Amino acid sequence: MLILEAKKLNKTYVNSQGFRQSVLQDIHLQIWSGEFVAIMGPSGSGKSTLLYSISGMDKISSGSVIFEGQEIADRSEEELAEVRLTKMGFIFQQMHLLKNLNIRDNIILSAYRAKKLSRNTINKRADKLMSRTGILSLADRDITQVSGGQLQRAAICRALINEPLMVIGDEPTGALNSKSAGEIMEILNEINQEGTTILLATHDSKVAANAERILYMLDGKITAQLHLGQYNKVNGILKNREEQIIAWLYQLGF
Ligand SMILES: Nc1ncnc2c1ncn2[C@@H]1O[C@H](COP(=O)(O)OP(=O)(O)OP(=O)(O)O)[C@@H](O)[C@H]1O
Repeated sequence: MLILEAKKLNKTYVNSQGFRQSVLQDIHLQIWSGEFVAIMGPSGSGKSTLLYSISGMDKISSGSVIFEGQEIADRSEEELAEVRLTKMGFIFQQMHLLKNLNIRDNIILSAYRAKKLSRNTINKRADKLMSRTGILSLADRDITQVSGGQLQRAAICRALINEPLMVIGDEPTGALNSKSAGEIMEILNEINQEGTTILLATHDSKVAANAERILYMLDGKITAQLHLGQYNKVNGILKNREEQIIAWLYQLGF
């Protein structure tokens, strides 16, 4: 089943001098429920804009984005906010954690806003996520008292607290060293195996090696894709997949 489909998606920015810059051009994208897809491509090719556009955070200039069978543009702002809160989990470059809340409260806030679970269930879920990502002992710390990597783990917990259907990430391991990045990717792999769809933009072929399909963006278009098949921790060797990606990117001139 398709969870997300973009058809003829275009996004144009107009700068202060009135110049138009076409950032996404006739994008066709299909993401199947349960898939793990990575988007790669040069800086400025439109990866982040695509993620913002398909989640309805950025208005598209033309075309269509369908999430769970319904056109994003047909939803009201409130409906869209509800979809983003309960069905999508975001791990973005600007993590937008709130400065006046501690780590735990940042993580549980969106679960309270969703009003679907009891306080007890939310706290248990948050504890489990923090424990899984290794930040449980930091739960009561202010967000100014932890490292960038720990903050990123908190952002990941926050993205997962409402058990979204789909996790959308923009360089989700960007602030982490390679060991921590590997641990986060293991968690994302686990939730993917539990059925959560994952779509990530990344420059890191180690991160992309976890995905079953990789899309290449260039100048606002998806110009190539690589099918790696699902990564199976037992049989799969991440290093081989990473080498396959590096060779593919090299062929593409990246
Ligand atoms: N709000 C904006 N107004 C005008 N132009 C923008 C805006 N946001 C992004 N752009 C432009 O759109 C293009 C695509 O940017 P985008 O951030 O999507 O690229 P990216 O592939 O995610 O890059 P990176 O890998 O560096 O994060 C760039 O040329 C950028 O300058």
